[in-house]
Amino acid sequence: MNHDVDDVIQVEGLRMRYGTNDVLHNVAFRAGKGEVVCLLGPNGAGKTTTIEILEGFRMRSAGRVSVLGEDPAHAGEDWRARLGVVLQSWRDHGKWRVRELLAHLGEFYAPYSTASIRRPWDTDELIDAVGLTEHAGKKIRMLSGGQRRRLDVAIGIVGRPELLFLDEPTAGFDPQARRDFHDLVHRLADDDITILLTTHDLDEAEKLADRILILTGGRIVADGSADQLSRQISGESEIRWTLGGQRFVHSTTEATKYVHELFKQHGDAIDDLEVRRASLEDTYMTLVRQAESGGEAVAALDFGRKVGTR
Ligand SMILES: Nc1ncnc2c1ncn2[C@@H]1O[C@H](COP(=O)(O)OP(=O)(O)OP(=O)(O)O)[C@@H](O)[C@H]1O
Repeated sequence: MNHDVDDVIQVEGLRMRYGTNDVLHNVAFRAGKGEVVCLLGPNGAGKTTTIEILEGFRMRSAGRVSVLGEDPAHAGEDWRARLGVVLQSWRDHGKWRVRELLAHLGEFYAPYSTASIRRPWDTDELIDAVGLTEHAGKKIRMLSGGQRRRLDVAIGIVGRPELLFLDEPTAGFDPQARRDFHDLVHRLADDDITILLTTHDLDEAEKLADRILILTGGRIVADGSADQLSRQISGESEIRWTLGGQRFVHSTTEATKYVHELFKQHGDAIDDLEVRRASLEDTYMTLVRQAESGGEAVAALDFGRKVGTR
């Protein structure tokens, strides 16, 4: 295993078998300090299994796993206190009030405070960070679905984790709550918290992730930034523009150079310029289909080449 001191997660040769069913085949990846890594993949790909192994909730069949420097299969409570987990909604304790519950849960982390990380998070600061200040005195059963999800996030980070697992964190959020949550994730990452999240929302993955892992059929088929993945699939960008009322389209691997030439030739006569690289959705669909069919790399996505008149 490559022992980078800043690696918070190191996984190598990870295999998982349920009975006779192999669901993870030789999975390998890493995550560095303060990195936001997004695990994408179709239903049944093995995301939950992978995350549960990293959290120490599931025993792996084979492979090497190190999380915060320890093997999750044998790590103790002091290790667990350094992790944050946001899974499903917090359904118990409906009669508890938001501030009360967070203060109570926070107490469990106090013994794990260190010189550099003061645990738990100050309750009111935490409530403010997740945008629940107005609801701090409310009973949990009185919260809306989105507010409850914010509470889930607060519960996950109350112990000031060094590594945070988020399972579909924004399911049920309205657009504003989603944006606020994305800001919060960026702030946590700025504080050097490593975040591993699963989502089926590719737009969210593109906005949040420093690195994207695509898992399908128990294998990692892609590992890189959204940009790197799109380049892996198609080196070409599509450029569209309007000139003299006519719409044009051109695909090229050198978009900047092409646009520069275009302006050099036509100057201000160029209108409605758009440059589009393959979206993460294009990339994701291509990689997953490719892996499922066991096929070779698809050279380029079909961008279409219709040229119309305005
Ligand atoms: N406890 C179990 N016993 C047997 N098979 C299991 C068990 N848990 C999961 N599996 C199987 O392992 C495979 C991977 O499941 P997993 O839940 O890890 O997928 P996932 O990527 O999280 O899917 P989703 O997006 O639907 O949540 C599936 O084929 C599933 O049926």
